[in-house]
Amino acid sequence: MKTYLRLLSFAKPLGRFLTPFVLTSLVASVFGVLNFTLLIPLLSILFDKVDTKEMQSFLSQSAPSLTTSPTGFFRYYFAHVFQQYGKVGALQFVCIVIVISVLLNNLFKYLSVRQLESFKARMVAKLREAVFSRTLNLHLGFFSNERKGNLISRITTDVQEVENSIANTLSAASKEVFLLVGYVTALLSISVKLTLFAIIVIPISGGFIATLVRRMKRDAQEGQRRLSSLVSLLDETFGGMRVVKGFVAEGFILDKFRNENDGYRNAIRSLANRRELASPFSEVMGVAVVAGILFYGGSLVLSGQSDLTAAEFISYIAIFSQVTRPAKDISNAFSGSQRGLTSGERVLELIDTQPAIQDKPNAVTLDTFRDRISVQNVSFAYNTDTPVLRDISFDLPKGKTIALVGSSGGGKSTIADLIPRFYDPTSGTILIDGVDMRDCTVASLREQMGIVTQESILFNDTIFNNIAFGSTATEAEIMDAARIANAHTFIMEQPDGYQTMIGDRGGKLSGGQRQRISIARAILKNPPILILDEATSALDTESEKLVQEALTRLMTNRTTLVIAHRLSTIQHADEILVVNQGRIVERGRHDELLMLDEGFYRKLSTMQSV
Ligand SMILES: Nc1ncnc2c1ncn2[C@@H]1O[C@H](COP(=O)(O)OP(=O)(O)OP(=O)(O)O)[C@@H](O)[C@H]1O
Repeated sequence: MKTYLRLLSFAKPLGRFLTPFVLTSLVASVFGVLNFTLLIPLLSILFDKVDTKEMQSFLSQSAPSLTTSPTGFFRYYFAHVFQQYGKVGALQFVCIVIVISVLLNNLFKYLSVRQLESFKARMVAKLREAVFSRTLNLHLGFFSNERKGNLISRITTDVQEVENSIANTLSAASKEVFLLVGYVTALLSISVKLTLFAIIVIPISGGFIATLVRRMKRDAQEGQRRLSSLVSLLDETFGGMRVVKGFVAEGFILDKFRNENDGYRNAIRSLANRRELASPFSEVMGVAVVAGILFYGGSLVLSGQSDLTAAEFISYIAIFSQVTRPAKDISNAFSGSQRGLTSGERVLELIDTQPAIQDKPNAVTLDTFRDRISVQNVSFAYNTDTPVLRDISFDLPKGKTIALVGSSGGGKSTIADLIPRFYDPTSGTILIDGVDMRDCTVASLREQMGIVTQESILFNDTIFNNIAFGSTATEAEIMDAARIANAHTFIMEQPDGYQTMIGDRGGKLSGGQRQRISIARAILKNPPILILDEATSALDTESEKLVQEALTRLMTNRTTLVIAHRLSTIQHADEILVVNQGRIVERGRHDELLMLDEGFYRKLSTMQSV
C-alpha cells in the first residue's frame, strides 16, 4: 500500500486528476447499477401479475427524488406511465430508460477513462524523470558497483511495468469498486439478511489468493532481475561488438544470453501460470457463493420465512451474479499488480539512494581558483578495507603541471578522481585555496575543472552539440575551440560539417578525432584546472601528433594534473609523481628522476627508450 501511494504521489497534484475521475466513475456506476436494479422488477410487474397495491402506493406518493432513490424515482414514473398508457406503453418506457441509462453509463465511463489516462501518463512521466534525475546525481562509485543494464532497465522497463500494471490496476480496481459499492447497496436495499450471509462467505477465498500473490511477487522479482541481466548483456555485447567478432566469441555470448533468457522465461511462465490460476479460482468461488445464496435465500422464500417476493428474490440473484464480475476484476487486478509493484519498488529504491558525495548544508561556492590544490596525507579504499592509496601528499600550484606516472593499477586514476570529488578520501584532506573540498559545493568545485579522459565521452548528436555540451556558446566560439583542438579541418570535411551526426558514442569518427572533439569541449569550457588522462598510446603517429599538439595548447596557462602513459610527453612537467602500489615512491622533475640509480622512473624510461 505504501509503495502504491508513493507511486501515485508522482502525479501530484492528485486532486486535479482524481476528483473528476472519482465523480465520473461514480456517475457511470450509478447508471450501470440502475439497469440491473430496474429491469427485473419492472418486467416482472409487466409480464407476471400486476401488483396494483404497489402501483397505488407509488402513485399516492409525491414524486421521489433521483438522488434519494433512483429506483423509487423510476418506479414512480413507471406506475404513472402504466396507468396512462397501459402495458405496452410501460414496456416502451422501460426500454427507453434502459437505453438512456446504458448510454449515460458508457459516456461517463469514457470520461472517467480519459481522466485516468492523463493521470497515468503524468505519473509515469514524472516517475521516469525522477528516477533519471536521481541517477544523474548519484556519486561515481555507485556506477562502478551497479550494472549499467540494471539501471537502464529500472528507468525503462520497470517504469513501463508500473504503467502497465499498477496504473491499469488502479483503473480497473477504482472503476469496479464503485460498481461493487453500487451493487452491494442495491443488494442491501433488497435484503440485509442475505447480503450479510454473502459477506461472510466471500472472504473464504481470500487466504488462497494471498498465498498466490506472495508467490507471484517472488516470480516477478526474479523476472525483473533476469531482465536486467539481459539488458546488461545486450549493452556490453553491442558496445564491444568488434571484440566479440575478433575473438569469435558469438557462441560464448549466445550461451550467456540463453542462460539469462531461459531464466527470464521460467520466471515469467511461473508468474503467468499463477496469475491464470487466480482467475478461474475466483470465478469458481464466485459461482459457489451465488449457488449458496440461491439455496439459502431460495429456501427462505419457498418456506415463507422471508418477506421477499419472488420478483425481489430473482432480482437479488440477478444483481448478485453481477457482483462477482467487479469482485473478480478487483481480485485479478490486485494479483496482476504484483509485477508492477515489484518494479515500482525497484524504481523507488533507486530514487531513495542517497549520493555519497553531496553539498554540506553551509557549503561555500568557489568563484575562482586562485592559488593551489593541496593533497594532504590522503588514503583511499574503494569498497573494501584494503587501501588503494596510502598517505598521498602533493601540491598543485596554480599554473603548474603535475604528472602522475607509474605501473598499471598503481592508483593514478584514483588520485585524479579525488580532485573533482568523484570520491572523497577515506582519510586525509584535499584543500583548494585553503578550503577543504568537502566544504565547497560540488558544482562550483567542478566548474573550475576540465576533464579529458582516455575514453572520449561523446553522444549520438551533432559535432556542434558534442563540443557545446550544454553550454550556450556561439558558432564562432565553437569553431575557435575546434581550431585550437586541431579538429576544425576534419570537421569541415564531414558531410554536414559541424551538424554531422557522429553516431552512438561517436562511433562514426576515428579514435583521434573523438579525442580532439573532447579536447575542443574542454577548451570551450576554459577551466582554470585541467585533469588529463593522456591516451596517446592507442593512436597512430600522425593522429597522436595532432592530439598531442591540441593537448599542449589546452594545457597552456592552466593548472594541470596529467596521468601520463608516455614519459616523452611530460618531460617539461613541473613535478612528476611516480605512483606504485598506492604510494608516491619518487617525485621530482624529469631530469632529476632520471638521475636516480635503480629508480622506478628510470626503469620506466628505459622500457620506453626515452
Ligand atoms: N571502482 C573501483 N572499485 C574497486 N576497485 C577499483 C576501482 N577502480 C580501480 N580500482 C582498483 O584500484 C587500484 C588502482 O586503480 P587505478 O585505476 O587508480 O590505477 P591506475 O594507476 O590508474 O592504472 P592504469 O594505469 O592501468 O589506468 C587497482 O587495484 C584497481 O583494481
